[in-house]
Formats: sequence, C-alpha cells, structure tokens
Amino acid sequence: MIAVENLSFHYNNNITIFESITSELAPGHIYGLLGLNGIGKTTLLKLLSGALFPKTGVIRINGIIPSERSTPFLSDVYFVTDEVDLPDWTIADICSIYSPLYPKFDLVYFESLLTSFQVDNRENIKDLSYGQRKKVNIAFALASNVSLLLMDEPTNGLDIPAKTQFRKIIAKHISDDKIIIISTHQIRDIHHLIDHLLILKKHKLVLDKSIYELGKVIKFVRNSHQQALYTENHIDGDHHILANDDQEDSPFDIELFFNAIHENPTFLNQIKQIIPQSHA
Ligand SMILES: Nc1ncnc2c1ncn2[C@@H]1O[C@H](COP(=O)(O)OP(=O)(O)OP(=O)(O)O)[C@@H](O)[C@H]1O
Repeated sequence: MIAVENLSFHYNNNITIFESITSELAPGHIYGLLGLNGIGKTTLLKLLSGALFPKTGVIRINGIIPSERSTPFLSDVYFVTDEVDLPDWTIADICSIYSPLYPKFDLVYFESLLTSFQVDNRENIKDLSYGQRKKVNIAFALASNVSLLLMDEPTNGLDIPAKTQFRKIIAKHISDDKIIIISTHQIRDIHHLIDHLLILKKHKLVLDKSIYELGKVIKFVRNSHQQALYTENHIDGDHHILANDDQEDSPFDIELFFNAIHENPTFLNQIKQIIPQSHA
C-alpha cells in the first residue's frame, strides 16, 4: 500500500511542482500516471522511489518512508527510468552483480524475458541500441519481483513486437502483492493494461479513479446525437464522451478522456457531479 499525505514539492529554484497531493494506492493494480510535459510525473516517481524528498507531507510505502532509503525499502522497489544508464558490462555480468540487491530476483525469469525480447545475455551493454538497453532494464526490473515497480515511459524506444511482448508480460506480471505505476505519453501502447488513472494538472492530482468506476458513469460512443460531455472530430467521425445513464459497456478511451480534462475546463466538475464521492 502506498499512502501519500499532503505531499508538496519544489526543486531548489522554488517553483512549485506539487501542492498538497493525497492518495492511497493499493496492491494488485496497474496505475497509469498521466499529465502534460513538465507537470511532474518523473518527479513523483522519484519521490516514490526515495530519490527525492518531499518538502512537506509524507509518503509511506508499506509503512516505510522512501526518503529514509532503508535496505528493506530499496531492495523491494525498482524504477525503470526513461534514460537507461547501465555500466558497459555484459548483461550476464550486470545480472550477477546487481541481482543480489533484490532478494526475490528470479534468474530463470530474467533469462526467459531476455529471450522474449530477443536479447542475448552475452551481449555487452555498449554494443546495444537504446531500445535493446531498455529491454534489458525492463527484464531486470520484472525479474527483481519487487513489490513496487515504477516505470517512466517504458515503451519509448521499443520496437513494435517488443511493445506487444511488453503488454503480455506486464499483464501476467501483476499480482495481489505488487503495485505497478507507469508514466507515459504513449497511452495507446498500454491502455489495456492500466486499471487506475492518476492525472496530474496544475500541481494537483486532479483525477485518482479506477477505470471500472469511471466506466460506470461515462461511456465512449461515435456519432451520437445525445448531449455529450466532450466531443472530438476525427477522420472516422465524431468521438464522444457521454454520461453512462444506461450502464452500457464501452471500451474506455484514455486518450479522449485525457484530452477532455485538458480541453474542457468544466469536464472534471461534471465528472465530480456524476461521481459525488469522487476525489476527481
Ligand atoms: N533537477 C531539477 N531542478 C529543477 N527543476 C527540475 C529538475 N528536474 C525537473 N525539473 C522541472 O520540474 C518540472 C517537472 O519535471 P518532470 O521531469 O517531473 O516532468 P514530467 O511530467 O515527467 O515531464 P515529461 O512528460 O516532459 O517527461 C519541469 O518543469 C522540470 O523542468
């Protein structure tokens, strides 16, 4: 369980990044962390990983404060950053040196993930492309079997088959004892994986809701004449978000939903009214 209470943060230049963010994240879920460029997604992942310290407020992960950087915490969290900064060793050497830091590391799983990504563990990191290094880092992160997996733009640089593999692997990887948080702009790469949305806007967590809860109150339809909460014109017709008065199932369009929050200033308030108990 992650508990974030009244988290505020700024870098040394004193420009506010977060203002009093509060949330609870439960195991067994894949969280999609979304927001415009520069809003603070990487910063939030760094705060959760213990690499940055809150200015005010507190973060607790399974009762432990990340910024104290205790061994039990650091051995149970892995942050896949967008830049892959691995030493120029063979993959096998990296694995033998770093895997002891993670008590639940599974070597057989690591090797099977490398095989799925078509990377040979005899390769030296310096001979790999950005995308191949990213695959090594993702495979290592998953094989570490940590309770908290933080991923910043994980599909950046992956080729098309690797993106498909990534989706399959993450869907199998999530379990009741793990939390996965994925920050991305490439929402179409992972939208079927995400079951809970965290959306940052103007220093706040403006939306913190499961896709299931949202799907109960809104639906996504094409070319409707009903009153829409939000509409976009596309080459294949109008894409609408409507109130889901008849409890109809529709595939949740995260991209349209995200655009609605940014383009329509009243959209979030309307959602709040439909979900009265919402933190949205
Ligand atoms: N070390 C730093 N010192 C000062 N400001 C920083 C530092 N790192 C990031 N920032 C600023 O903090 C803000 C949030 O940055 P962050 O990288 O967390 O955003 P992001 O949402 O991940 O962006 P993007 O989607 O572009 O990757 C930005 O305005 C950025 O310029």
